[in-house]
Amino acid sequence: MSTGTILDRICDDKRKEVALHKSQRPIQELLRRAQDQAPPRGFAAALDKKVEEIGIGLIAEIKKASPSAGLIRSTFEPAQLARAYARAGAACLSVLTNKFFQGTDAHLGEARSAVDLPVIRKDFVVDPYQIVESRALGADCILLIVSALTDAELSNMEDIALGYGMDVLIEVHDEAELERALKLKSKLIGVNNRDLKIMKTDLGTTERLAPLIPADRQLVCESGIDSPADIKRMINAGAKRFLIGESLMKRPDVEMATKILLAGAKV
Ligand SMILES: O=P(O)(O)OC[C@@H](O)[C@@H](O)c1c[nH]c2ccccc12
Repeated sequence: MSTGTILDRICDDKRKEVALHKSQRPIQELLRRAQDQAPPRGFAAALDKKVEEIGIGLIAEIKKASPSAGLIRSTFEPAQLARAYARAGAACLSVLTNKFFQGTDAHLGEARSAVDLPVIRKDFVVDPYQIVESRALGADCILLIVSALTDAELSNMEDIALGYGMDVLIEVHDEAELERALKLKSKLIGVNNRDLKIMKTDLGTTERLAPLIPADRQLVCESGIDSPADIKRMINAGAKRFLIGESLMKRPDVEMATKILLAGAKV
């Protein structure tokens, strides 16, 4: 299955990691831990609320590094960053737990317990085991990447997540993937402006796909938003919900950067 793209590499690595985790932490133990968690904080609901209040729902991402950018932030303290994002008016948090992004599972708990915002576990889900694992870590939402999964895998894993009361963000980056996403139940459709196969970013992706998303689904515009002008361009394309990481993480004062971006969106 490996055709050598970065996405393939990360997913292949993930399968090995999941096999290891399964041998170390049997599913029964994880199921118990997932059961012991407080119920999920409503992720989609928090986005809706901010859209109503300030016109824009921001999922602010906590990301130390990425395959495309390398090291983004050297001083990296998830709890502190979570508080900065919350003060600035983010609706939700996204926390990378993947090692290709220098993320760890611990980062999720550190960020989530510092604030009361809902948190999406940002990782590459290739096995239902990871859904239970995400809930056991406290995640309120998970990401399913359409290009990495079959239709059967998508709907099975979506069902498990919904069964836990979590929300699911379904990620697409072209028309064919969107068509597959619309066969699922989840309302949150993430349009990734970054093509994970070639790591190129193009805001034209959202402009192309936004008109194809039915009114009963919610578009989340993901990746490559660097300035208030970019946000305005995406608002003009119909976006109200955003997932933004790198451009906020690379600023020393994350709270200020987030406030500036959100204020710019209103003008
Ligand atoms: O840092 P950016 O360009 O603002 O992008 C954030 C987010 O969209 C990006 O991290 C992302 C979107 N989908 C993903 C899937 C896996 C890992 C990362 C991602």
